Amino acid sequence: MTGIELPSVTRFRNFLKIRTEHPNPAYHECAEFLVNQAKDIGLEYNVVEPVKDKPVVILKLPGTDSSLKSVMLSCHVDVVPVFEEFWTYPPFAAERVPTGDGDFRIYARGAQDMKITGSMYLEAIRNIIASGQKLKRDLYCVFAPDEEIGGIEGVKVFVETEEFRKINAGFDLDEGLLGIDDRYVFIYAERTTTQVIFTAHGNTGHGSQFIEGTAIEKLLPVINSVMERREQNKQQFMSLDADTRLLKSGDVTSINLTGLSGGKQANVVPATYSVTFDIRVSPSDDLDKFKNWLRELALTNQVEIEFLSNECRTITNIDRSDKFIDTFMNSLQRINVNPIPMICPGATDARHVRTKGVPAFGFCPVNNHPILAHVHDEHVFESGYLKGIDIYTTLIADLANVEE
Ligand SMILES: CSCC[C@H](NC=O)C(=O)O
Ligand SMILES: [Zn+2]
Ligand SMILES: [Zn+2]
Repeated sequence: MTGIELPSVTRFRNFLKIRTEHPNPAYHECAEFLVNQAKDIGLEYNVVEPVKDKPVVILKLPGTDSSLKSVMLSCHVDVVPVFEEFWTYPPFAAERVPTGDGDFRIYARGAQDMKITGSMYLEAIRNIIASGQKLKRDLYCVFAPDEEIGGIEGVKVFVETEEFRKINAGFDLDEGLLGIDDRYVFIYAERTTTQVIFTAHGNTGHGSQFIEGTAIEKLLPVINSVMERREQNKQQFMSLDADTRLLKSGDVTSINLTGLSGGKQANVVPATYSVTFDIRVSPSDDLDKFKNWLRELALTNQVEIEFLSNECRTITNIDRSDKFIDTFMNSLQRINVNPIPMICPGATDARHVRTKGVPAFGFCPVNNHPILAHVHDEHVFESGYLKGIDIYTTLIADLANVEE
């Protein structure tokens, strides 16, 4: 690797410089950037807004037989906010910093999650076009907003549109986790996000008195029960051997207390108090049973319960009788990439696509890398990005050439 910056790296860095962090992501600027990429590469493009000011950018490389189901490559363009004071390099400058051994680190919010993946798709498509090969199936890249806040006004509504239906996707690739050692992983399912708020009402009064039947008194047994359950799940998690803990983290349900609110003044007993939990129910637990346990807990303790969303469970079966899945495995195996199946600990847009019956895998062809999504100093190694482009070049061409 030389110090001279490759155009593919410059384009990646330009994508990273667009400030698509919540709560005010620059979606229109980002859409313009992507449309310009499409023009430069020679792709068809269409920008749709299922929700106003939340553009979904659809890029298309037509195949030789558009009657066949297409291959869809998905990327969310939004990124999570930063705590800039904790960053060594400015989070939206996309600085390219030498490692000292010929490689570079590229620092930016979104470097891993997930602008690297969107950039690798586009660079792989450039390679495919440059090689002169014609793909059989239509190939689409879908750049979507709002994944980091649940995709409600992003992919969740997009999959209900005519534009999505017209894509006629047979297989979807979306974000995956980087490999922390020399292995790679792919995601075929996710834990179900089950965020819940318990709210209690009770007697109020002067903070100097022994007030009975307070909101907090009602809430405490609920908190204790949920935290006890958390402890059990944590034990289950810690009993996994260290080597596979990350790979298996989606197999265990996680619970975190993420909010406590109520109270107006220190000497007034609050009349209302609430607690929020972020719970991710593993496919290895019974989702309905788990939710009923939470409801029961609320009922017993006379507190209100509200689920912040009603997410279902979506799984893509790793079934080699599906031609795309078989090709995914074979294509990667041919280039000595043998990703390990994994349940994603968090939620991705792939879950919305799966609800439409489209098989979806999450895959990021970068390994030997610490996972830095949502953390300070998020970065990627340039060498990893370049190698990932090569892997995608093979994989995407093979997927789009899957025989009928
Ligand atoms: C639950 S909707 C938000 C989706 C988010 N995805 C990535 O971090 C997550 O928290 O998993
Ligand atoms: Zn992401
Ligand atoms: Zn994220």
